[in-house]
Amino acid sequence: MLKSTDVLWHQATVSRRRREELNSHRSALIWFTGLSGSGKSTLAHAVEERLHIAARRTFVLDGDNVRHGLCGDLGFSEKDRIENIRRVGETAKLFLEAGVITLTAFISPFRSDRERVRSILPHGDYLEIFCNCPLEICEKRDVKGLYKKARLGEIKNFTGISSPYEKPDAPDLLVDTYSSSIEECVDKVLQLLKSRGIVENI
Ligand SMILES: Nc1ncnc2c1ncn2[C@@H]1O[C@H](COP(=O)(O)OS(=O)(=O)O)[C@@H](OP(=O)(O)O)[C@H]1O
Ligand SMILES: Nc1ncnc2c1ncn2[C@@H]1O[C@H](COP(=O)(O)OP(=O)(O)O)[C@@H](O)[C@H]1O
Repeated sequence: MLKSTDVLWHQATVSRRRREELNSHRSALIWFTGLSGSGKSTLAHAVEERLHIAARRTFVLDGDNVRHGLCGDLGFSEKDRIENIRRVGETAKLFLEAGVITLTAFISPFRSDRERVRSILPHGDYLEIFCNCPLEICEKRDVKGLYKKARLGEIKNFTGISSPYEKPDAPDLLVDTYSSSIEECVDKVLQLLKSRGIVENI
């Protein structure tokens, strides 16, 4: 096996700072977390839409999609979820180096994994959005019919039912996706991005 001491970092001459200058905005990671059906994908893509039409460089990393490729070898055991979030965090870090405002939509049920992602990025680059929605409502929505299968025991380790979800203690933003409209939640996220100096005039 290759020892990490055998691998040396190659410093890019086109730095993150230069890419951000070219884009006329800084990059950041907008990390949506919450139960299945809580609205992570809906909000990540709706926020991206607003940023894109305002000429910001963006990309959404979505659990459903990433699990088809990069993390296609992983399941839903605790060990696999930890590895899933580790890979996504490292991928998001590369996107930030590329100058992109990156939005992620992963259940990311474990606090320690989310904190690890925060810790590998420069201070202030990780913004955690908690999609707060009671299990009963997520289950009623059952967007993909997975809750029904989980209740029937056809899916093991299902978050909220047979696998834990640790709520964020101090998210950068909490959106009540069960009582607020999608538009209201999007506006709150954009407000946060403005207040943190990530975007202006939007
Ligand atoms: N056992 C189990 N538990 C939870 N979710 C399950 C499971 N099996 C499949 N799915 C589908 O996979 C999506 C969650 O993948 P994530 O990569 O976001 O999960 S995690 O962050 O690693 O916990 C999740 O997508 P979302 O509904 O968008 O959250 C589900 O569609
Ligand atoms: N305020 C809201 N924010 C996000 N989604 C909402 C909201 N209100 C209702 N919804 C609905 O809830 C569902 C959320 O599904 P989805 O975005 O796939 O969740 P997740 O990615 O967390 O699994 C969608 O059908 C969406 O239209």
